[in-house]
Amino acid sequence: MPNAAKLELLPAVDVRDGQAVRLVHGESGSETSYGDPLQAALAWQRAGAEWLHLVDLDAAFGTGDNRAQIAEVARSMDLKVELSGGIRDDDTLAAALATGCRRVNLGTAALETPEWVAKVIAEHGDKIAVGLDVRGTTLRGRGWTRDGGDLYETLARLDAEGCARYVVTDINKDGTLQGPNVELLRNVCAATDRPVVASGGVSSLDDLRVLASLVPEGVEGAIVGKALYAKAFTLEEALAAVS
Ligand SMILES: O=C(O)c1ccccc1NCC(=O)[C@H](O)[C@H](O)COP(=O)(O)O
Repeated sequence: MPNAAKLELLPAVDVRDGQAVRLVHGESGSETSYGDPLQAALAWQRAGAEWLHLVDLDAAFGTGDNRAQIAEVARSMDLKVELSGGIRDDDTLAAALATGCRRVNLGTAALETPEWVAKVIAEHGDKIAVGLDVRGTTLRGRGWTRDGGDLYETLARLDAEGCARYVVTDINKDGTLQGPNVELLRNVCAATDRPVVASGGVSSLDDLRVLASLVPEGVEGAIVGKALYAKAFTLEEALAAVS
């Protein structure tokens, strides 16, 4: 019998002003710094990660970018990279894809330039994921600072346009170590037949086991940031917990 699909884990490296950081609720100014992003990414790779979730926070917030450094990290990895932050037009998409990343995550663009997003979904297929970053059921764009419409209306539109996958973040949970929003994830999975990557709030191996139990409902993966940097558990332990 084939093995049941296991939850994919994506350790996060969020880059602000050249440093690997974690924010609380994604708020600019709430950074805790964890040093060199390349060293952080290499540490997750050595620990057995198959994926890396790599975010340019300055590009997301519109406070500059870390494009050269992000490209260096992505190119140095043997694992699969999901790239996020400030990818909003042909130029930023081309630069992101040129790093050799496996897929990119579009956020603000899906809210503000839906025609462009429909076009690039048609062109690039599953290299494009859309980040659905929400407070309640209201989407947030521009580094999570501006309201961007209703979650389920946007999801229905993106489904119709052929979006391959969603990265779903409850901003109220992000960076807080309070556990993922399981109800939100189940509701999104019920509303779409596309895979969902859960993001924000993972605090323990039990949280990961709960997310792994949602694989049959459509949760494909889990992004883990703060818990790894705060050493709540090791990546090796996390990978063993969901294997
Ligand atoms: O991904 C983005 O574009 C982004 C934009 C603005 C603020 C934060 C953003 N991403 C944060 C992440 O992807 C986190 O790494 C991830 O949600 C992990 O959260 P946690 O495990 O709670 O630290």
